[in-house]
Amino acid sequence: MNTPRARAMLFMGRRSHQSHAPHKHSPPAVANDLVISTVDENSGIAMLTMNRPPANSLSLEMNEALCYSLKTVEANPKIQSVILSSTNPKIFSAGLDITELVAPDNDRLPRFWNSLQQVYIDLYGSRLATVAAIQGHAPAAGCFLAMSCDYRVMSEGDTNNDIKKKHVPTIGLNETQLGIAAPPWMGQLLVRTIGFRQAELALALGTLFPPEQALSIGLVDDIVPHQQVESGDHKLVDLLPSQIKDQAQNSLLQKAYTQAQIYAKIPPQARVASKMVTREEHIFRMIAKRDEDTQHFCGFVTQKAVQKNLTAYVEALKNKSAKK
Ligand SMILES: CC/C=C\C/C=C\C/C=C\CC/C=C/CC(=O)SCCNC(=O)CCNC(=O)[C@H](O)C(C)(C)COP(=O)(O)OP(=O)(O)OC[C@H]1O[C@@H](n2cnc3c(N)ncnc32)[C@H](O)[C@@H]1OP(=O)(O)O
Repeated sequence: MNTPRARAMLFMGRRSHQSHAPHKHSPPAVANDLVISTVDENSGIAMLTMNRPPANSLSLEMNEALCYSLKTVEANPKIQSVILSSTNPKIFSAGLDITELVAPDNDRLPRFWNSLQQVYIDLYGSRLATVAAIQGHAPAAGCFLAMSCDYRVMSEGDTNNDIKKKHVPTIGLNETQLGIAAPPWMGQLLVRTIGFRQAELALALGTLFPPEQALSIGLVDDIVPHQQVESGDHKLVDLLPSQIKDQAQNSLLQKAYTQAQIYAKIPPQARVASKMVTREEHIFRMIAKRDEDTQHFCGFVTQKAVQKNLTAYVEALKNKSAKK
């Protein structure tokens, strides 16, 4: 598996590990709704906007849509950078769709986990430069999506004095707070991003970091104030569908676009080769343990005690939402 050809295929955007392929070449039926794809060949920049209300949580279908959309953009040789964003101004992604984990279907559960593993392989190993524009909360697998990108820009949130308008997004791997543990490859991604000791603390405590703290530990690379700019000064704005055009005129997407431009100007062969240096070993280690990881996950999640915790957590989420 870890041959030069397999490595090249992985980073040239072709799947080198076919047995778990969650999708064929035809699009998943709802891919276009779940992930809105905008492509600007002139600048070499594309944007994938997650669009699964209410929280962009990752279901089997959402994972497949993400992989499909990324592969489709990757197949366009004129595109060098992609921005990953959300239609929801307050939530980047709420992580795994917890309803996939509660009282799960025996056939669907391993397929669901495989689809998440595939997101990791495709996104972390993408030939494209990937920039996460994190406008809202990014807990657990939402943080994982961001960490799989090359660069993370986060909005400071709306620090309005009016408590009703105030919104400060957070990011982190909070799994332990749900009574579950992040899988090893996801936990290792945190170690690789923020360093051993910070990750050890954050994983054990399930810490969710507000933007300034996330910046100070290196979980995000930049933070920007929550504000509208006069007008989007890039071509991508003109191409965006109406439901996300407004968002393109905020400072977060402007910053993400600028970073995507910087990446797009680096000679792609050199950029991709340098990405392989830091990422390929991690990806191949996960692929080698993929089946074991799936069995571990299914065994862990279906334990009685874990089911009890997850059921209580989903109830609490629904009650919180109902009280609003
Ligand atoms: C020894 C072990 C070794 C190895 C282990 C092997 C395997 C590991 C096993 C398991 C690993 C599993 C890995 C899990 C990673 C995950 O991603 S778990 C998911 C974690 N996500 C969360 O905890 C986030 C939960 N959501 C929130 O905290 C808030 O919703 C959020 C802060 C994101 C936004 O808050 P707010 O704006 O106030 O919105 P609401 O809370 O009102 O939510 C709006 C509606 O969205 C629904 N919703 C929210 N999150 C989820 C979700 N993750 N899944 C499904 N649905 C979600 C919420 O219910 C509301 O819906 P409603 O309005 O009621 O219809």
